[in-house]
Amino acid sequence: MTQLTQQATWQALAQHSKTLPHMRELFSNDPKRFDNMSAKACGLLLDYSKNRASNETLSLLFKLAKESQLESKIKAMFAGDIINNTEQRAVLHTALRAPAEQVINLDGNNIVAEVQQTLAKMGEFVNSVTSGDWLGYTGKTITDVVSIGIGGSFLGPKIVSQALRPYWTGKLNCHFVANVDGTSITEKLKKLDPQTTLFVMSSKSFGTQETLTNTLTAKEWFLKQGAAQADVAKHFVAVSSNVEKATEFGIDANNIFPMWDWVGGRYSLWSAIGLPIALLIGMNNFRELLAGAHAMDEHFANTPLENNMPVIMGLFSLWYGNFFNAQSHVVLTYDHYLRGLPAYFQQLDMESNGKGVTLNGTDVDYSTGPIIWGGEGTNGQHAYHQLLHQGTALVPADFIMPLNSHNPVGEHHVQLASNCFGQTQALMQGRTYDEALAELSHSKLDDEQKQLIAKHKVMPGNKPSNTILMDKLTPTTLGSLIALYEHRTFVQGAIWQINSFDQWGVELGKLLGNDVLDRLTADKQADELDSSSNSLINLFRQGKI
Ligand SMILES: O=P(O)(O)OC[C@H]1O[C@H](O)[C@H](O)[C@@H](O)[C@@H]1O
Repeated sequence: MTQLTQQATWQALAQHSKTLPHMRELFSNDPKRFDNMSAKACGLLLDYSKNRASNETLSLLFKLAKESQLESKIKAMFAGDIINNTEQRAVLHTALRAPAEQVINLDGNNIVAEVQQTLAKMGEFVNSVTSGDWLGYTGKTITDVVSIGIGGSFLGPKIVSQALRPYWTGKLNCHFVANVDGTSITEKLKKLDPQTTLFVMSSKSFGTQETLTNTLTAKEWFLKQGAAQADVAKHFVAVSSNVEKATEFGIDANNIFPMWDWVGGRYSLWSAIGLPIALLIGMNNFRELLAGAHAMDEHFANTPLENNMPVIMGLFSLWYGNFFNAQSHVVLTYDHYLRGLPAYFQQLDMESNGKGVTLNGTDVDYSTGPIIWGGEGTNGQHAYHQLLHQGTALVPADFIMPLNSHNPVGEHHVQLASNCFGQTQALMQGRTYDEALAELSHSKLDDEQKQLIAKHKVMPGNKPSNTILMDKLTPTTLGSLIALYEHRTFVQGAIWQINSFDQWGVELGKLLGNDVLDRLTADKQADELDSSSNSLINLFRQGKI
Protein backbone atom coordinates (compact mmCIF):
# COMPACT_ATOMS: atom_id res chain seq x y z
CA MET A 1 0.00 0.00 0.00
CA THR A 2 1.15 3.55 -0.64
CA GLN A 3 1.41 6.00 2.22
CA LEU A 4 -1.78 7.67 1.04
CA THR A 5 -3.99 4.61 1.33
CA GLN A 6 -2.35 3.68 4.64
CA GLN A 7 -3.29 6.99 6.21
CA ALA A 8 -5.83 6.77 9.01
CA THR A 9 -7.93 9.49 7.37
CA TRP A 10 -8.05 7.59 4.08
CA GLN A 11 -9.17 4.48 5.90
CA ALA A 12 -11.70 6.46 7.93
CA LEU A 13 -13.15 7.79 4.67
CA ALA A 14 -13.41 4.24 3.31
CA GLN A 15 -15.31 3.17 6.44
CA HIS A 16 -17.45 6.28 6.47
CA SER A 17 -18.46 5.87 2.79
CA LYS A 18 -20.42 2.75 3.80
CA THR A 19 -22.45 4.48 6.47
CA LEU A 20 -23.91 7.51 4.72
CA PRO A 21 -27.69 7.74 4.45
CA HIS A 22 -29.46 8.46 1.15
CA MET A 23 -29.32 12.10 0.09
CA ARG A 24 -33.11 12.32 0.44
CA GLU A 25 -32.63 11.74 4.14
CA LEU A 26 -29.76 14.19 4.37
CA PHE A 27 -31.97 16.87 2.80
CA SER A 28 -34.96 16.17 5.01
CA ASN A 29 -32.77 16.21 8.13
CA ASP A 30 -31.34 19.62 7.32
CA PRO A 31 -33.63 22.25 5.78
CA LYS A 32 -30.62 24.58 5.53
CA ARG A 33 -28.52 22.11 3.59
CA PHE A 34 -28.26 24.44 0.59
CA ASP A 35 -27.11 27.34 2.80
CA ASN A 36 -24.60 25.12 4.53
CA MET A 37 -23.31 23.52 1.36
CA SER A 38 -22.98 26.27 -1.20
CA ALA A 39 -20.24 28.79 -1.85
CA LYS A 40 -19.96 32.00 -3.81
CA ALA A 41 -16.82 33.49 -5.32
CA CYS A 42 -15.71 35.40 -8.42
CA GLY A 43 -19.25 35.74 -9.79
CA LEU A 44 -19.89 31.99 -9.49
CA LEU A 45 -22.17 30.12 -7.15
CA LEU A 46 -21.39 26.50 -6.38
CA ASP A 47 -24.21 24.41 -4.95
CA TYR A 48 -22.58 21.24 -3.65
CA SER A 49 -25.46 20.20 -1.42
CA LYS A 50 -26.52 17.39 -3.77
CA ASN A 51 -23.48 15.31 -2.89
CA ARG A 52 -23.18 12.20 -0.77
CA ALA A 53 -21.82 14.08 2.18
CA SER A 54 -22.54 14.83 5.82
CA ASN A 55 -20.59 17.20 8.05
CA GLU A 56 -18.39 14.26 8.98
CA THR A 57 -17.65 13.56 5.30
CA LEU A 58 -16.59 17.13 4.76
CA SER A 59 -14.37 17.26 7.81
CA LEU A 60 -12.66 13.98 6.84
CA LEU A 61 -12.10 15.21 3.28
CA PHE A 62 -10.63 18.52 4.48
CA LYS A 63 -8.48 16.60 6.94
CA LEU A 64 -7.15 14.47 4.09
CA ALA A 65 -6.39 17.63 2.10
CA LYS A 66 -4.51 19.16 5.04
CA GLU A 67 -2.56 15.98 5.73
CA SER A 68 -1.64 15.90 2.05
CA GLN A 69 -0.06 19.36 2.51
CA LEU A 70 -2.44 20.81 -0.02
CA GLU A 71 -2.00 24.33 1.34
CA SER A 72 1.78 24.32 0.98
CA LYS A 73 1.52 22.68 -2.46
CA ILE A 74 -0.76 25.52 -3.61
CA LYS A 75 1.79 28.03 -2.31
CA ALA A 76 4.59 26.19 -4.11
CA MET A 77 2.77 26.39 -7.44
CA PHE A 78 2.10 30.12 -7.13
CA ALA A 79 5.68 30.76 -6.01
CA GLY A 80 7.14 29.13 -9.11
CA ASP A 81 8.73 26.10 -7.43
CA ILE A 82 9.75 23.36 -9.85
CA ILE A 83 6.65 21.24 -9.20
CA ASN A 84 6.75 19.62 -12.65
CA ASN A 85 9.59 17.39 -11.52
CA THR A 86 9.91 15.17 -14.61
CA GLU A 87 10.46 18.15 -16.90
CA GLN A 88 12.14 20.31 -14.27
CA ARG A 89 9.72 23.15 -14.82
CA ALA A 90 7.76 25.64 -12.79
CA VAL A 91 4.01 25.76 -13.36
CA LEU A 92 3.01 29.38 -13.65
CA HIS A 93 -0.03 29.82 -15.86
CA THR A 94 -1.26 31.96 -12.96
CA ALA A 95 1.46 34.52 -13.83
CA LEU A 96 -0.21 35.00 -17.22
CA ARG A 97 -3.16 36.64 -15.49
CA ALA A 98 -1.34 38.33 -12.62
CA PRO A 99 -1.75 42.13 -12.30
CA ALA A 100 0.97 44.15 -14.04
CA GLU A 101 2.44 45.39 -10.74
CA GLN A 102 2.94 41.90 -9.30
CA VAL A 103 6.48 40.52 -9.29
CA ILE A 104 7.13 36.81 -9.84
CA ASN A 105 10.80 36.00 -10.18
CA LEU A 106 11.92 32.95 -12.06
CA ASP A 107 15.65 32.42 -12.66
CA GLY A 108 16.24 36.05 -11.83
CA ASN A 109 13.63 37.43 -14.29
CA ASN A 110 10.37 39.05 -13.34
CA ILE A 111 8.15 37.00 -15.62
CA VAL A 112 5.12 39.24 -15.04
CA ALA A 113 6.99 42.00 -16.89
CA GLU A 114 7.62 39.63 -19.83
CA VAL A 115 3.95 38.64 -19.83
CA GLN A 116 2.88 42.28 -19.86
CA GLN A 117 5.20 43.07 -22.78
CA THR A 118 3.65 40.23 -24.75
CA LEU A 119 0.14 41.39 -23.88
CA ALA A 120 1.07 44.87 -25.11
CA LYS A 121 2.42 43.39 -28.37
CA MET A 122 -0.80 41.38 -28.74
CA GLY A 123 -2.82 44.54 -28.13
CA GLU A 124 -0.98 46.48 -30.83
CA PHE A 125 -1.41 43.64 -33.27
CA VAL A 126 -5.11 43.17 -32.52
CA ASN A 127 -5.74 46.91 -32.93
CA SER A 128 -3.78 47.05 -36.13
CA VAL A 129 -5.68 44.12 -37.71
CA THR A 130 -9.16 45.10 -36.51
CA SER A 131 -8.73 48.80 -37.29
CA GLY A 132 -7.80 47.96 -40.85
CA ASP A 133 -4.23 49.32 -40.56
CA TRP A 134 -2.75 45.88 -41.16
CA LEU A 135 -3.29 45.15 -44.83
CA GLY A 136 -2.93 42.01 -46.87
CA TYR A 137 -0.54 41.77 -49.82
CA THR A 138 -2.97 43.37 -52.26
CA GLY A 139 -3.88 46.19 -49.88
CA LYS A 140 -7.13 44.70 -48.61
CA THR A 141 -8.11 44.53 -44.93
CA ILE A 142 -8.08 41.19 -43.15
CA THR A 143 -11.49 39.53 -42.84
CA ASP A 144 -10.61 35.97 -41.76
CA VAL A 145 -8.21 34.39 -39.32
CA VAL A 146 -7.17 30.75 -39.54
CA SER A 147 -5.79 29.47 -36.28
CA ILE A 148 -3.52 26.45 -36.76
CA GLY A 149 -2.54 24.47 -33.67
CA ILE A 150 -3.43 21.30 -31.79
CA GLY A 151 -3.97 20.15 -28.20
CA GLY A 152 -3.63 23.08 -25.82
CA SER A 153 -2.67 25.28 -28.75
CA PHE A 154 -6.10 24.69 -30.26
CA LEU A 155 -8.84 23.69 -27.87
CA GLY A 156 -8.56 26.64 -25.46
CA PRO A 157 -8.71 29.33 -28.17
CA LYS A 158 -11.48 27.50 -30.01
CA ILE A 159 -13.73 26.80 -27.02
CA VAL A 160 -13.29 30.25 -25.48
CA SER A 161 -13.95 31.97 -28.83
CA GLN A 162 -17.10 29.89 -29.21
CA ALA A 163 -18.19 30.64 -25.65
CA LEU A 164 -17.68 34.38 -26.08
CA ARG A 165 -19.50 34.66 -29.40
CA PRO A 166 -21.70 37.51 -28.06
CA TYR A 167 -18.52 39.56 -27.53
CA TRP A 168 -17.06 39.25 -31.02
CA THR A 169 -16.41 42.69 -32.44
CA GLY A 170 -17.67 41.56 -35.83
CA LYS A 171 -14.50 42.71 -37.61
CA LEU A 172 -13.18 39.20 -38.20
CA ASN A 173 -14.19 35.61 -38.65
CA CYS A 174 -12.06 32.83 -37.23
CA HIS A 175 -11.55 29.24 -38.37
CA PHE A 176 -9.68 26.56 -36.43
CA VAL A 177 -7.57 23.82 -37.97
CA ALA A 178 -6.01 21.15 -35.77
CA ASN A 179 -6.15 17.67 -37.27
CA VAL A 180 -3.47 16.55 -39.70
CA ASP A 181 -6.26 15.05 -41.80
CA GLY A 182 -5.97 17.06 -45.02
CA THR A 183 -9.74 17.31 -45.20
CA SER A 184 -9.79 19.72 -42.29
CA ILE A 185 -7.60 22.38 -43.87
CA THR A 186 -8.86 21.78 -47.41
CA GLU A 187 -12.46 22.38 -46.41
CA LYS A 188 -11.49 25.57 -44.56
CA LEU A 189 -9.34 26.97 -47.37
CA LYS A 190 -12.08 26.41 -49.95
CA LYS A 191 -14.07 29.26 -48.46
CA LEU A 192 -11.20 31.71 -47.99
CA ASP A 193 -9.55 34.46 -49.99
CA PRO A 194 -5.74 34.56 -49.56
CA GLN A 195 -5.75 38.34 -49.94
CA THR A 196 -7.82 38.80 -46.80
CA THR A 197 -6.78 35.78 -44.69
CA LEU A 198 -4.37 35.83 -41.78
CA PHE A 199 -2.85 32.60 -40.44
CA VAL A 200 -1.97 32.33 -36.76
CA MET A 201 0.28 29.34 -36.24
CA SER A 202 0.30 28.31 -32.58
CA SER A 203 2.82 25.80 -31.33
CA LYS A 204 4.63 26.08 -28.04
CA SER A 205 7.36 23.70 -29.19
CA PHE A 206 7.21 24.55 -32.88
CA GLY A 207 7.80 20.86 -33.43
CA THR A 208 4.32 19.37 -33.59
CA GLN A 209 3.77 17.39 -36.78
CA GLU A 210 0.13 18.32 -37.32
CA THR A 211 0.70 22.04 -36.92
CA LEU A 212 3.83 22.15 -39.08
CA THR A 213 2.14 20.16 -41.85
CA ASN A 214 -1.01 22.27 -41.79
CA THR A 215 1.03 25.49 -41.85
CA LEU A 216 3.09 24.29 -44.80
CA THR A 217 -0.10 23.43 -46.68
CA ALA A 218 -1.54 26.84 -45.86
CA LYS A 219 1.65 28.52 -47.08
CA GLU A 220 1.67 26.52 -50.32
CA TRP A 221 -1.98 27.43 -50.90
CA PHE A 222 -1.20 31.08 -50.24
CA LEU A 223 1.74 31.12 -52.67
CA LYS A 224 -0.15 29.18 -55.36
CA GLN A 225 -2.89 31.80 -55.40
CA GLY A 226 -0.46 34.41 -56.68
CA ALA A 227 1.21 35.77 -53.57
CA ALA A 228 5.00 36.05 -53.44
CA GLN A 229 7.36 34.78 -50.72
CA ALA A 230 7.80 38.36 -49.47
CA ASP A 231 4.04 38.56 -48.86
CA VAL A 232 4.14 35.74 -46.29
CA ALA A 233 5.04 38.19 -43.51
CA LYS A 234 1.72 39.99 -44.00
CA HIS A 235 -0.31 36.80 -43.67
CA PHE A 236 1.51 34.47 -41.27
CA VAL A 237 2.19 35.07 -37.59
CA ALA A 238 3.25 32.53 -34.97
CA VAL A 239 2.97 31.97 -31.25
CA SER A 240 5.79 29.86 -29.87
CA SER A 241 8.33 29.48 -27.12
CA ASN A 242 10.77 28.35 -29.81
CA VAL A 243 11.41 31.67 -31.59
CA GLU A 244 14.50 30.28 -33.34
CA LYS A 245 12.61 27.42 -35.00
CA ALA A 246 9.73 29.71 -35.95
CA THR A 247 12.15 32.11 -37.66
CA GLU A 248 13.88 29.22 -39.44
CA PHE A 249 10.47 28.12 -40.69
CA GLY A 250 10.06 31.49 -42.40
CA ILE A 251 7.94 33.47 -39.96
CA ASP A 252 9.06 37.10 -39.75
CA ALA A 253 10.75 37.67 -36.38
CA ASN A 254 8.44 40.66 -35.73
CA ASN A 255 5.44 38.40 -36.15
CA ILE A 256 6.39 35.91 -33.44
CA PHE A 257 4.60 36.14 -30.10
CA PRO A 258 6.56 34.46 -27.32
CA MET A 259 5.39 32.02 -24.68
CA TRP A 260 7.32 30.08 -22.09
CA ASP A 261 8.11 26.57 -20.96
CA TRP A 262 6.58 27.28 -17.54
CA VAL A 263 3.15 27.26 -19.20
CA GLY A 264 1.72 23.81 -19.91
CA GLY A 265 -0.06 23.43 -23.27
CA ARG A 266 -3.43 22.76 -21.68
CA TYR A 267 -3.03 25.83 -19.46
CA SER A 268 -1.93 28.19 -22.22
CA LEU A 269 -5.03 29.96 -23.51
CA TRP A 270 -4.14 32.91 -21.23
CA SER A 271 -0.86 33.46 -23.06
CA ALA A 272 -0.37 34.64 -26.65
CA ILE A 273 -1.87 31.25 -27.57
CA GLY A 274 -5.10 33.17 -26.89
CA LEU A 275 -4.34 35.55 -29.78
CA PRO A 276 -7.25 34.26 -31.93
CA ILE A 277 -9.58 34.97 -28.99
CA ALA A 278 -8.22 38.50 -28.63
CA LEU A 279 -8.59 39.09 -32.38
CA LEU A 280 -12.26 38.14 -32.13
CA ILE A 281 -13.34 39.81 -28.88
CA GLY A 282 -10.84 42.66 -28.70
CA MET A 283 -8.04 43.16 -26.21
CA ASN A 284 -10.19 44.74 -23.50
CA ASN A 285 -12.41 41.70 -23.34
CA PHE A 286 -9.37 39.42 -23.42
CA ARG A 287 -8.02 41.28 -20.40
CA GLU A 288 -11.40 40.77 -18.69
CA LEU A 289 -11.02 37.04 -19.28
CA LEU A 290 -7.60 37.19 -17.60
CA ALA A 291 -9.03 39.24 -14.74
CA GLY A 292 -11.71 36.60 -14.15
CA ALA A 293 -9.10 33.87 -13.99
CA HIS A 294 -6.95 35.97 -11.68
CA ALA A 295 -9.88 36.48 -9.31
CA MET A 296 -10.19 32.70 -9.08
CA ASP A 297 -6.42 32.42 -8.50
CA GLU A 298 -6.76 34.78 -5.55
CA HIS A 299 -9.71 32.82 -4.21
CA PHE A 300 -7.83 29.53 -4.56
CA ALA A 301 -4.63 30.86 -2.99
CA ASN A 302 -6.20 32.74 -0.08
CA THR A 303 -9.47 31.06 0.96
CA PRO A 304 -9.52 28.48 3.77
CA LEU A 305 -9.96 25.00 2.35
CA GLU A 306 -13.48 24.71 3.81
CA ASN A 307 -14.80 27.55 1.59
CA ASN A 308 -12.46 27.10 -1.33
CA MET A 309 -14.43 26.19 -4.45
CA PRO A 310 -11.72 24.35 -6.41
CA VAL A 311 -10.80 22.44 -3.25
CA ILE A 312 -14.40 21.43 -2.56
CA MET A 313 -14.92 20.29 -6.15
CA GLY A 314 -11.61 18.45 -6.29
CA LEU A 315 -12.31 16.64 -3.02
CA PHE A 316 -15.75 15.51 -4.12
CA SER A 317 -14.40 14.14 -7.36
CA LEU A 318 -11.76 12.21 -5.41
CA TRP A 319 -14.43 11.04 -2.94
CA TYR A 320 -16.42 9.33 -5.69
CA GLY A 321 -13.42 8.03 -7.64
CA ASN A 322 -11.58 6.56 -4.69
CA PHE A 323 -14.39 5.52 -2.37
CA PHE A 324 -17.39 4.78 -4.64
CA ASN A 325 -15.53 3.45 -7.68
CA ALA A 326 -16.86 6.18 -9.99
CA GLN A 327 -14.78 5.99 -13.13
CA SER A 328 -16.13 8.96 -14.99
CA HIS A 329 -17.36 12.46 -14.37
CA VAL A 330 -19.85 14.26 -16.58
CA VAL A 331 -19.92 18.00 -17.29
CA LEU A 332 -23.31 19.25 -18.47
CA THR A 333 -23.47 22.81 -19.73
CA TYR A 334 -26.92 24.36 -19.91
CA ASP A 335 -25.83 27.10 -22.29
CA HIS A 336 -25.31 26.68 -26.00
CA TYR A 337 -22.24 28.95 -25.99
CA LEU A 338 -20.62 26.66 -23.42
CA ARG A 339 -21.20 23.51 -25.44
CA GLY A 340 -17.47 23.01 -26.00
CA LEU A 341 -16.47 23.20 -22.33
CA PRO A 342 -16.80 19.45 -21.62
CA ALA A 343 -14.19 18.76 -24.31
CA TYR A 344 -11.96 21.47 -22.90
CA PHE A 345 -12.21 20.13 -19.35
CA GLN A 346 -11.63 16.64 -20.73
CA GLN A 347 -8.27 17.71 -22.15
CA LEU A 348 -7.41 19.69 -19.04
CA ASP A 349 -8.17 16.94 -16.57
CA MET A 350 -7.34 13.76 -18.47
CA GLU A 351 -4.00 14.99 -19.79
CA SER A 352 -3.14 16.29 -16.32
CA ASN A 353 -4.32 13.52 -14.03
CA GLY A 354 -4.22 10.44 -16.25
CA LYS A 355 -1.12 9.21 -14.36
CA GLY A 356 -0.15 5.96 -12.66
CA VAL A 357 2.94 6.73 -10.58
CA THR A 358 3.50 9.19 -7.76
CA LEU A 359 6.04 12.01 -7.95
CA ASN A 360 8.70 9.71 -6.53
CA GLY A 361 7.95 6.90 -8.95
CA THR A 362 5.84 4.58 -6.77
CA ASP A 363 2.94 2.86 -8.51
CA VAL A 364 -0.36 4.20 -7.21
CA ASP A 365 -2.80 1.74 -5.61
CA TYR A 366 -5.80 4.03 -6.01
CA SER A 367 -7.69 5.47 -8.97
CA THR A 368 -6.45 8.78 -10.35
CA GLY A 369 -8.08 10.98 -12.98
CA PRO A 370 -11.55 9.85 -14.07
CA ILE A 371 -12.83 9.89 -17.63
CA ILE A 372 -14.29 13.34 -18.22
CA TRP A 373 -17.07 13.64 -20.72
CA GLY A 374 -20.27 15.53 -21.24
CA GLY A 375 -22.25 17.78 -23.47
CA GLU A 376 -24.87 20.41 -23.79
CA GLY A 377 -28.18 20.35 -21.92
CA THR A 378 -30.93 19.68 -22.70
CA ASN A 379 -29.71 17.56 -25.64
CA GLY A 380 -28.10 14.94 -23.41
CA GLN A 381 -31.33 14.43 -21.48
CA HIS A 382 -32.72 12.67 -24.52
CA ALA A 383 -29.75 10.35 -24.74
CA TYR A 384 -27.13 9.50 -22.14
CA HIS A 385 -28.95 10.86 -19.10
CA GLN A 386 -30.78 7.52 -19.07
CA LEU A 387 -27.56 5.91 -17.86
CA LEU A 388 -27.03 8.67 -15.29
CA HIS A 389 -30.44 7.96 -13.78
CA GLN A 390 -30.69 4.20 -13.98
CA GLY A 391 -27.40 2.73 -15.16
CA THR A 392 -25.17 0.68 -12.88
CA ALA A 393 -22.20 3.06 -13.10
CA LEU A 394 -22.02 5.99 -10.71
CA VAL A 395 -21.35 9.17 -12.70
CA PRO A 396 -21.01 12.36 -10.64
CA ALA A 397 -22.19 15.37 -12.62
CA ASP A 398 -21.52 19.10 -12.85
CA PHE A 399 -24.37 21.24 -14.14
CA ILE A 400 -23.32 24.69 -15.36
CA MET A 401 -25.81 27.44 -16.21
CA PRO A 402 -25.92 31.24 -16.50
CA LEU A 403 -29.05 32.70 -14.87
CA ASN A 404 -29.55 35.17 -17.72
CA SER A 405 -29.32 34.30 -21.37
CA HIS A 406 -27.68 36.39 -24.08
CA ASN A 407 -30.68 35.47 -26.20
CA PRO A 408 -33.76 35.88 -24.01
CA VAL A 409 -36.33 34.77 -26.57
CA GLY A 410 -39.78 33.61 -25.49
CA GLU A 411 -39.86 30.93 -22.84
CA HIS A 412 -36.60 29.29 -23.86
CA HIS A 413 -34.46 30.21 -20.91
CA VAL A 414 -36.96 29.38 -18.21
CA GLN A 415 -37.52 26.01 -19.83
CA LEU A 416 -33.77 25.43 -20.04
CA ALA A 417 -33.43 26.26 -16.32
CA SER A 418 -36.34 24.01 -15.38
CA ASN A 419 -34.63 21.13 -17.11
CA CYS A 420 -31.29 21.83 -15.51
CA PHE A 421 -32.64 22.05 -11.96
CA GLY A 422 -35.14 19.23 -12.60
CA GLN A 423 -32.33 16.90 -13.61
CA THR A 424 -30.27 17.56 -10.48
CA GLN A 425 -33.37 16.98 -8.38
CA ALA A 426 -34.27 13.74 -10.15
CA LEU A 427 -30.71 12.44 -9.84
CA MET A 428 -30.67 13.21 -6.14
CA GLN A 429 -34.07 11.96 -5.06
CA GLY A 430 -34.80 9.25 -7.60
CA ARG A 431 -38.14 7.43 -7.46
CA THR A 432 -38.97 4.61 -5.07
CA TYR A 433 -40.93 1.51 -5.98
CA ASP A 434 -43.92 2.70 -3.96
CA GLU A 435 -43.88 6.06 -5.71
CA ALA A 436 -43.69 4.39 -9.10
CA LEU A 437 -46.57 2.07 -8.20
CA ALA A 438 -48.66 4.98 -6.93
CA GLU A 439 -48.12 6.82 -10.22
CA LEU A 440 -49.58 3.80 -12.01
CA SER A 441 -52.64 3.61 -9.76
CA HIS A 442 -55.01 5.06 -12.38
CA SER A 443 -53.71 3.01 -15.29
CA LYS A 444 -55.74 0.18 -16.79
CA LEU A 445 -52.95 -2.37 -16.29
CA ASP A 446 -53.60 -5.37 -14.05
CA ASP A 447 -51.73 -5.55 -10.75
CA GLU A 448 -49.04 -7.88 -12.01
CA GLN A 449 -48.26 -5.59 -14.95
CA LYS A 450 -48.27 -2.55 -12.70
CA GLN A 451 -45.73 -4.18 -10.42
CA LEU A 452 -43.49 -5.08 -13.33
CA ILE A 453 -43.62 -1.60 -14.85
CA ALA A 454 -43.13 0.01 -11.45
CA LYS A 455 -39.93 -2.01 -11.03
CA HIS A 456 -38.62 -0.57 -14.29
CA LYS A 457 -39.58 2.94 -13.25
CA VAL A 458 -37.61 2.85 -10.02
CA MET A 459 -34.67 5.23 -9.94
CA PRO A 460 -32.30 4.74 -7.04
CA GLY A 461 -31.44 8.43 -6.80
CA ASN A 462 -28.57 9.39 -4.50
CA LYS A 463 -26.64 10.40 -7.64
CA PRO A 464 -24.33 13.30 -6.87
CA SER A 465 -24.16 16.59 -8.71
CA ASN A 466 -22.74 20.08 -8.36
CA THR A 467 -24.55 23.05 -9.83
CA ILE A 468 -22.54 26.08 -10.89
CA LEU A 469 -24.45 29.28 -11.64
CA MET A 470 -23.39 32.72 -12.81
CA ASP A 471 -25.43 35.85 -13.48
CA LYS A 472 -24.43 35.91 -17.12
CA LEU A 473 -21.74 34.42 -19.30
CA THR A 474 -19.10 37.17 -19.68
CA PRO A 475 -15.36 37.11 -20.35
CA THR A 476 -14.84 37.56 -16.60
CA THR A 477 -17.14 34.77 -15.44
CA LEU A 478 -15.77 32.46 -18.12
CA GLY A 479 -12.20 33.20 -16.97
CA SER A 480 -13.17 32.36 -13.39
CA LEU A 481 -14.98 29.20 -14.43
CA ILE A 482 -12.06 27.81 -16.44
CA ALA A 483 -9.57 28.67 -13.69
CA LEU A 484 -11.90 26.93 -11.21
CA TYR A 485 -11.52 23.70 -13.17
CA GLU A 486 -7.76 24.18 -13.59
CA HIS A 487 -7.36 24.41 -9.82
CA ARG A 488 -9.81 21.57 -9.19
CA THR A 489 -7.50 19.44 -11.33
CA PHE A 490 -4.51 20.62 -9.29
CA VAL A 491 -6.19 19.74 -5.98
CA GLN A 492 -6.73 16.14 -7.01
CA GLY A 493 -3.23 15.73 -8.44
CA ALA A 494 -1.76 17.18 -5.22
CA ILE A 495 -3.61 14.69 -3.01
CA TRP A 496 -2.83 11.78 -5.32
CA GLN A 497 0.85 12.89 -5.23
CA ILE A 498 1.13 12.71 -9.01
CA ASN A 499 2.65 15.14 -11.51
CA SER A 500 -0.35 16.84 -13.16
CA PHE A 501 1.90 18.81 -15.49
CA ASP A 502 3.73 16.34 -17.72
CA GLN A 503 2.25 14.15 -20.49
CA TRP A 504 4.58 11.27 -21.36
CA GLY A 505 1.74 9.17 -22.78
CA VAL A 506 1.01 11.84 -25.37
CA GLU A 507 4.73 12.12 -26.15
CA LEU A 508 4.86 8.36 -26.83
CA GLY A 509 2.15 8.76 -29.45
CA LYS A 510 4.27 11.38 -31.21
CA LEU A 511 7.35 9.10 -31.23
CA LEU A 512 5.56 5.98 -32.45
CA GLY A 513 3.72 8.01 -35.07
CA ASN A 514 7.02 9.21 -36.52
CA ASP A 515 8.47 5.70 -36.62
CA VAL A 516 5.42 4.38 -38.45
CA LEU A 517 5.57 7.34 -40.82
CA ASP A 518 9.07 6.26 -41.87
CA ARG A 519 7.75 2.77 -42.55
CA LEU A 520 4.70 4.01 -44.45
CA THR A 521 6.87 6.11 -46.70
CA ALA A 522 9.08 3.06 -47.30
CA ASP A 523 12.26 4.48 -45.79
CA LYS A 524 12.14 1.74 -43.20
CA GLN A 525 11.30 -1.97 -43.28
CA ALA A 526 7.66 -2.80 -42.64
CA ASP A 527 8.25 -6.32 -41.35
CA GLU A 528 9.93 -5.60 -38.04
CA LEU A 529 6.86 -4.84 -35.92
CA ASP A 530 4.02 -7.03 -34.68
CA SER A 531 2.00 -8.81 -37.37
CA SER A 532 -0.95 -6.47 -37.04
CA SER A 533 1.11 -3.28 -37.41
CA ASN A 534 3.16 -4.78 -40.29
CA SER A 535 -0.01 -5.78 -42.14
CA LEU A 536 -1.71 -2.43 -41.64
CA ILE A 537 1.38 -0.61 -42.92
CA ASN A 538 1.59 -2.87 -45.97
CA LEU A 539 -2.09 -2.41 -46.73
CA PHE A 540 -1.66 1.35 -46.60
CA ARG A 541 1.30 1.14 -48.98
CA GLN A 542 -0.77 -0.94 -51.40
CA GLY A 543 -3.69 1.48 -51.09
CA LYS A 544 -6.32 -1.28 -51.19
CA ILE A 545 -7.55 -4.04 -48.90
O1 LIG B 1 1.90 23.73 -28.80
P1 LIG B 1 2.59 22.52 -29.29
O2 LIG B 1 4.01 22.46 -28.85
O3 LIG B 1 2.44 22.38 -30.78
O4 LIG B 1 1.91 21.29 -28.62
C1 LIG B 1 0.59 20.93 -28.88
C2 LIG B 1 0.17 19.85 -27.92
O5 LIG B 1 1.12 18.79 -28.06
C3 LIG B 1 0.95 17.68 -27.21
O6 LIG B 1 -0.17 16.97 -27.58
C4 LIG B 1 0.88 18.09 -25.76
O7 LIG B 1 0.61 16.99 -24.97
C5 LIG B 1 -0.17 19.16 -25.56
O8 LIG B 1 -0.18 19.58 -24.21
C6 LIG B 1 0.16 20.32 -26.46
O9 LIG B 1 -0.75 21.35 -26.26
